[in-house]
Amino acid sequence: MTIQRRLTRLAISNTLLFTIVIISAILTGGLVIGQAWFLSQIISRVHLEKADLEQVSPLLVFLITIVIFRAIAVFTNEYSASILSENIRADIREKLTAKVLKLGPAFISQQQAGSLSYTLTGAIDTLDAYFSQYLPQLVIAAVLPLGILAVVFPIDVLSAVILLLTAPLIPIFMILIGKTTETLTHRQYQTFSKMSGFFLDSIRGIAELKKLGRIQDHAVQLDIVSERYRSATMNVLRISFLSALVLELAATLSVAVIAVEIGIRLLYGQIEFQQAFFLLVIAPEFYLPLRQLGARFHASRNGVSAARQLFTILDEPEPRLPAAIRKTSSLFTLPFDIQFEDVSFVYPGRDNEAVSHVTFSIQSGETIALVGLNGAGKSTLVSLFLRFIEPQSGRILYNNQNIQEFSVDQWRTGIAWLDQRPTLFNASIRENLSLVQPEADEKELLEALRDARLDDLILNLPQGLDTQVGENAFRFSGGQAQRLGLARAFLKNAPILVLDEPTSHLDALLETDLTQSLSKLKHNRTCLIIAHRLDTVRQADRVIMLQAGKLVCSGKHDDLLQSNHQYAALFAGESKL
Ligand SMILES: Nc1ncnc2c1ncn2[C@@H]1O[C@H](COP(=O)(O)OP(=O)(O)OP(=O)(O)O)[C@@H](O)[C@H]1O
Repeated sequence: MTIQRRLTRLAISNTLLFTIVIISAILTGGLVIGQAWFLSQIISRVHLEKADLEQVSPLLVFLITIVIFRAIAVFTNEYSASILSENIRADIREKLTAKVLKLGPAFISQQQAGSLSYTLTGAIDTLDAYFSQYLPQLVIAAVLPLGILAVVFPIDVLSAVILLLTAPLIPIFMILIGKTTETLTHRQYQTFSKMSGFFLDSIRGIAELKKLGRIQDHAVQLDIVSERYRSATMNVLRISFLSALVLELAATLSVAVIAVEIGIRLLYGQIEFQQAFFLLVIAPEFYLPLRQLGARFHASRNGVSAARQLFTILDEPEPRLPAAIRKTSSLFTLPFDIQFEDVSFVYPGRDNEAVSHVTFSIQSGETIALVGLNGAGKSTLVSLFLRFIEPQSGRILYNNQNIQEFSVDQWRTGIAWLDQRPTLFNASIRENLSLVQPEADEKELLEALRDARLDDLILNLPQGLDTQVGENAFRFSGGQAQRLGLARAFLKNAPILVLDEPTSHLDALLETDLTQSLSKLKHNRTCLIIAHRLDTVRQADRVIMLQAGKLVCSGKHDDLLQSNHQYAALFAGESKL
């Protein structure tokens, strides 16, 4: 289905509003004809029959009534179209957000952050011109000229034939120019989207760029990206002005042909004055909706380009849902055992398996350390465990039951996940903590902060737990943010801990501090850790080494050092992985 058809279907699904838009558009058209008719009647009476005000006053009343009704119809049309547009955009925004949340981190990590955030916010608003301007105008352009033709034919066949022959000129030019517009606006949309991404990356990486002394080079890059967008916009504007000129010219010439034809016939007495006047008034009204359609067509193209991107996300296949969801409240009762059985996963668009035929087990209470070089597949394995993605082959079993038989939410309630750099939202510390345990009371929050060794810092802040974290946690150092993540994990108090060990942000003192908190968190829990520190690997009950997605070896660190040369090579001279 074409994008336009999908957009139109969205409009039609708002049946009531769409019907009001159409009816008010048709009414506007009908009233335009009536207005021209009464106007020509009045002028003709006054001009030819020398009628006075009293004689034409009934006609004047009709004319004024029509003008008032026309204003009401135009207002209703525009107002209902803008509500229609608002409803559709809100609906798309809701669906899109739900979809992105369903697709999860695996999908988001493949997208450029700035571009995705523009798609979810600004891009949706560019659809406004399509729904509130172009679509209603399309209805008017389809209805009004036909209505005028139907009225003009019985009055004057020659003028009707000229209208009929010249009318297609405008849509033909529109289609010809429209094809180029489509490509250009899509290019403009893409450059804008890339520019948004580039700007977001630049703002995020500004400290890094300064440290590396690359600000100047980056500023040049910014110039290039902005220039590309400027040039793409100029191309769109050029074609849009050219189109306006051509359509205006076609309409003006067509009206001129009718005016000359009518003028000559009036001169030779072949047509009545009132008819001639009516035709002269109605002719520009015949072309006006088509001309306006051309202008609104250009205004709507950005939205159509955005829609292409929006529909691509909405059509993205969702992670496979379990066939049957078994409701078990007793998930993760001790002891349990989790098995990865020949699990493989390939990211969309990739040839190589990120995780390839991996088999291993986790017993409750065990600490497993995952090790391997960059790109070995550690994070993918963790994503599979957390069910951000589902295996394309193989199974993950919990006490011999495929975990797909449990709902994702049910599965995750038993797992606390601690990322390298926990995401903190632009809200208060209390709200950031309560995310994992909404019903937690003040005492539990403070206890979690104490376990994460953050209580001193936070309780000394003037607003305590109600202190705002700030956008992107800018008010917190990397280490503090990690400890807030830890506090969340303590608060969740889940039997399984999945941890991507921090590799940065830490000075020696903080590292010791954090390690102590982490040890407390790991105590009595089943842990799956992407390990970056030798101590963690040494202390783990079992180490699993991955290489190019495959499990190379598993066992105790000291044994593997002796028995596996790939493992020994990974650790040769390393204190951090
Ligand atoms: N979202 C993604 N889309 C496409 N390919 C991906 C994605 N995430 C990871 N990959 C690829 O999958 C493979 C495994 O990556 P993964 O991130 O699991 O490795 P890793 O061992 O965690 O690496 P690191 O230590 O650098 O975090 C790599 O080849 C990587 O390029």
